[in-house]
Amino acid sequence: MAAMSLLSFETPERRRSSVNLAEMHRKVSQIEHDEIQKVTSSVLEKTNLCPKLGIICGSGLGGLANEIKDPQVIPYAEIEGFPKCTVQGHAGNLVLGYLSGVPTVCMQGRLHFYEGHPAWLVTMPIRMMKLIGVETLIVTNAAGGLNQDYKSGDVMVIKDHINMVGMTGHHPLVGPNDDKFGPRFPAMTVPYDRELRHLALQTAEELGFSSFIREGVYLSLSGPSYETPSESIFMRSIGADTVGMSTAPEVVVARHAGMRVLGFSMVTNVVILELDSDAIPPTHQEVMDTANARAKDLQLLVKTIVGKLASTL
Ligand SMILES: O=P(O)(O)O[C@H]1O[C@H](CO)[C@@H](O)[C@H]1O
Ligand SMILES: Nc1nc2[nH]cnc2c(=O)[nH]1
Repeated sequence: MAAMSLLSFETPERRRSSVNLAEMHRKVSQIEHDEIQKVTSSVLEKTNLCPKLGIICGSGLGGLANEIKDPQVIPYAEIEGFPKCTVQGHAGNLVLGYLSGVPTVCMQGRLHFYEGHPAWLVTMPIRMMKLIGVETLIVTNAAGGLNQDYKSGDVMVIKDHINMVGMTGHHPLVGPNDDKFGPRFPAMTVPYDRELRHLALQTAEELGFSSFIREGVYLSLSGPSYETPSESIFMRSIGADTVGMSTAPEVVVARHAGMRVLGFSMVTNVVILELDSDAIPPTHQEVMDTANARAKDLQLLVKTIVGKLASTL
């Protein structure tokens, strides 16, 4: 009886639609593959550098790219298939050169889901980096401090993340798995490399940055609205210290491809947990101003860490 009723659901129309779904998946996966190849070829046509390190600059943190020696600046608009940056504080350049002697490719500006790109396209540059030889990735972001002990201008070494945008189904690895990059079911047990985190904290201490260095958990939302107080209370209660609209999807794709990852959250504003608060609400201008004010310290920290890693990369 149960089998009968199941069979009765299998109408020719349904069979056709499941074939169409498979066909659609195949096409989407082919588009992804073609786009990544196109972008990678377009970058390789413009440079002879073989980068070992990749960097992604967060909102207002693009100054890190200016630390790169012998820079070759390629605007995203000149890379075939590369989407434009539409967010203020994200210049939209790929900068290739040497950071502390290490051949590096730096994204001076990132792509965000809220700009209208699907999750796989937001993270496409990570796969391009992998294809051109990058094995270690440093990600930075501007974020709200959910942890009320945090102050604006604090820099948090990311020890873990909550990929909430992924948990709601907008996961960059959804769709047919590309085995060339990594497995169907990648583990995310240690997304942020333990040794690199230790090195970051130790280097921060040596530089005299202990008063504003933290270590904690970053939570990714889709944005673009900032969170309500109740959403913020919820996110804090599940263990998040900072919240933003990027990073976790990039890190998932990097880890899927076997890259080592180090991440920093710049706390640009303290998140309001109180309902009907008279506190000044967050703005993107505040985010950029705070990021700019602390950017030099983060640049020095990253440069020093990379210098220490140089012989191993
Ligand atoms: O994560 P990054 O790109 O640093 O930027 C953060 O700042 C912007 C909001 O002010 C959002 O894009 C948020 O994600
Ligand atoms: N979601 C979110 N993203 C941010 N980016 C910088 N600050 C914030 C914030 O408070 N919330």
